[in-house]
Amino acid sequence: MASEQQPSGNHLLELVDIEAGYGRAALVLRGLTVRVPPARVVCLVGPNGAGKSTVLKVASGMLTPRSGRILVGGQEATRYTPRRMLSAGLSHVLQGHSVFKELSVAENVRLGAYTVTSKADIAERVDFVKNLFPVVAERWNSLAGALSGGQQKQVEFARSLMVSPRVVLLDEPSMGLDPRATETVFEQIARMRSAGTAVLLVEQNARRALETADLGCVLDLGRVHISGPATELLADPRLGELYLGNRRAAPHAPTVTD
Ligand SMILES: Nc1ncnc2c1ncn2[C@@H]1O[C@H](COP(=O)(O)OP(=O)(O)OP(=O)(O)O)[C@@H](O)[C@H]1O
Repeated sequence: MASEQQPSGNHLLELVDIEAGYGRAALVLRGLTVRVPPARVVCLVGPNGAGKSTVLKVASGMLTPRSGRILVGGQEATRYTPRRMLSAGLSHVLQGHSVFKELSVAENVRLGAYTVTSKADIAERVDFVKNLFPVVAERWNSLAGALSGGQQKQVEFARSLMVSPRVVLLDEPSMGLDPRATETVFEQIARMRSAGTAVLLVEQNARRALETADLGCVLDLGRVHISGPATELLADPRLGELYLGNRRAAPHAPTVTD
């Protein structure tokens, strides 16, 4: 059986034994291994500063690891630039809002296709994302700045899918959204998976993210502390109190019969 630190070959994205940090500062990721299978949602949860966003930066080529390996579709991609990672099939939706508010929804979405040269391919992808995100189709000619935060997030998702990525990296997609918009965002993530796209998701909203995800990894101090099927993590008492807001019953909690 392949060890944890060996490339497995059955995954779209593999980050194996990664060490990474910023400049001369101390390491942020300290031997982290994360794997994303085809058409699955993998969710990274953990405390502030654990290194979740840094994992996505390494995966998209924004930050070169000091050691370890990155494989995309089983191919070596460790020192790829962001442009080459995009061409290899990894699309990164950054934290916060990144739509160009003074451009139309159509212009924002088409910007995602800047590496695609075939007009026929672009037209086919436009149909695909309009079908996947009804709001994008309905507001196609509106100024992006006139859309709500949740609607703008869907424009970002649509833009990220214009290159037909194999894996979409989503950094805190529900940040700053109200509960209803948050719910829509998680529904759209599930729809991306149904359409065949794998997702590596970083979320503060750990419970809702794990409810959507197939697999989860709990990061702590730059390593994967606990990992497994998302349903198992949701039931894991080690996560309950820390990340999921579960309360442990008081030892002598009064009952109705008391
Ligand atoms: N551009 C940067 N330059 C220097 N240090 C950074 C940079 N970005 C992040 N860090 C540091 O790396 C560590 C991990 O940050 P990261 O954003 O990956 O954590 P996170 O788990 O995503 O946290 P949060 O949940 O708060 O977003 C933190 O100590 C942070 O200060």
